Amino acid sequence: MLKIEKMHKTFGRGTINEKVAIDNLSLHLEPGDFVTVIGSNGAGKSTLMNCISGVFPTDSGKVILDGRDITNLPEFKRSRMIGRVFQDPLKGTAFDMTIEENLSIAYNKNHFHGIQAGINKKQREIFREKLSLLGMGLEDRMKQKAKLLSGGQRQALTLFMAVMSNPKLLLLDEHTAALDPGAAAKVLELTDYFSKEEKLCTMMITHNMKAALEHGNRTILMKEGRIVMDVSGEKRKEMTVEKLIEQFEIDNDRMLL
Ligand SMILES: Nc1ncnc2c1ncn2[C@@H]1O[C@H](COP(=O)(O)OP(=O)(O)OP(=O)(O)O)[C@@H](O)[C@H]1O
Repeated sequence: MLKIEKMHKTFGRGTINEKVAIDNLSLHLEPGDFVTVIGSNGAGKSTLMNCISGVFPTDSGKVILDGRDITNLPEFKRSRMIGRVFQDPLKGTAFDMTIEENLSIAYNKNHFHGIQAGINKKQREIFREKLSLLGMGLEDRMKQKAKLLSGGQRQALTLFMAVMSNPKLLLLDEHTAALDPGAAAKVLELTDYFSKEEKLCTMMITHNMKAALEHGNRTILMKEGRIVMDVSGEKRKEMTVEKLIEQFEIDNDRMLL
């Protein structure tokens, strides 16, 4: 589903701040793969997602999504195929719009071309039914503004909106890091549910190494812009947080055990 071929990204080339953030990185993801991405601060995790989603151009290499070469496609066009959820719960929703208006934006993104006026009865029913899957009672609050939701509820809604637009790839950049433990667990549970139910190709950056090994079907560890570990199947089942620290000398104040 996603093929990254020999991606390279250097910031500040030719200056004293020159930094190789992605170093000749290749990665292939199958449809339905849910890959967790770990690594110390500055390892290149967010840059990788930024280069996949077109926030930054790459110096060289290719990004192929579902058979289409998107390397030179602008970010706004890639966003039709790539859903992204960030750490900050305030980023993903329009705070002064209602829950159903927010959902309508996500829904219309891939169901219609052009602007749709209002929300019709059928759409409202779809939103209601789908929102009930979150188990947060949001289906009874559809006319409330998003700003009234808690951080966890907003992040669940953001995740849901990202999935609703039917992306080929879902990028989660520490999307539970700013939530309290209960809300983080709930959003992770929903992440598992959506990736399985929708057979979504998913990449999730996390500083929680335990969560990285427990969620998804594959874990990659980045160091200095390269993938230094890529485990799945039996190898992954045998991997523990202790082994990770021992084998890969992970030093990171933010890394959670
Ligand atoms: N826009 C930018 N301009 C200059 N340098 C950048 C930019 N974005 C990232 N970098 C640098 O590229 C390197 C990789 O950064 P990146 O944010 O991808 O790391 P990360 O693994 O996501 O780290 P963290 O876990 O701290 O978020 C770092 O040295 C960072 O300072």
